[in-house]
Amino acid sequence: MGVSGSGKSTVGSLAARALDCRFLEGDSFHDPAAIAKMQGGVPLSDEDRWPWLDRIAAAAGQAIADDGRVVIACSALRRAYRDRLRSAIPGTTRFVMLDNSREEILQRLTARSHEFMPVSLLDSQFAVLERPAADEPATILLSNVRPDALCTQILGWMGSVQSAG
Ligand SMILES: Nc1ncnc2c1ncn2[C@@H]1O[C@H](COP(=O)(O)OP(=O)(O)O)[C@@H](O)[C@H]1O
Ligand SMILES: O=C(O)[C@H](O)[C@@H](O)[C@H](O)[C@H](O)COP(=O)(O)O
Repeated sequence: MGVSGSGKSTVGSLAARALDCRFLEGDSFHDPAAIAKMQGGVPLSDEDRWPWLDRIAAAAGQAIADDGRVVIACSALRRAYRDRLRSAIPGTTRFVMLDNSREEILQRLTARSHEFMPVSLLDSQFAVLERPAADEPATILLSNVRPDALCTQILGWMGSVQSAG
């Protein structure tokens, strides 16, 4: 999870490969109206996001039924969105927030081309972002190191929380 450009797709796909499971790209679950809205420079509302989160959760449930686990890249900016995912996805859902400064992310987004997400929406993403609280099953990683190093940190964190029970 994290704002647009925080590295979710890059790091999530690496983690899925390392965990030998499917990777779900949250971007692929938006409906055409939501895509048009973002393309037009308008941030999504809660009402736009609930059905999107439900579609992601349904796909995750299917992947878990098939393979036992799944990695998802999803902005999941607000706690309510994460709670919705947790209640709809079977088993234990854990969140990794990729954190970085607005300046660094802006630089990365400016260098990246995206099918529908304009760089101009970055500030709205930071405005909505609620960092995971201490009572959420989550960790926050500073994404100022290479993607493979972040992947190693994620696997290490998952191993430590699993063995802690
Ligand atoms: N740890 C990293 N270090 C440097 N660049 C990164 C890192 N993670 C991602 N990037 C780059 O930043 C841009 C945004 O990453 P991306 O994975 O598309 O983010 P998101 O899926 O969160 O929108 C991409 O161009 C990607 O190559
Ligand atoms: O909740 C939202 O506002 C969107 O999901 C948004 O957060 C997401 O960032 C876009 O789909 C672009 O995708 P990237 O996050 O991969 O740039």
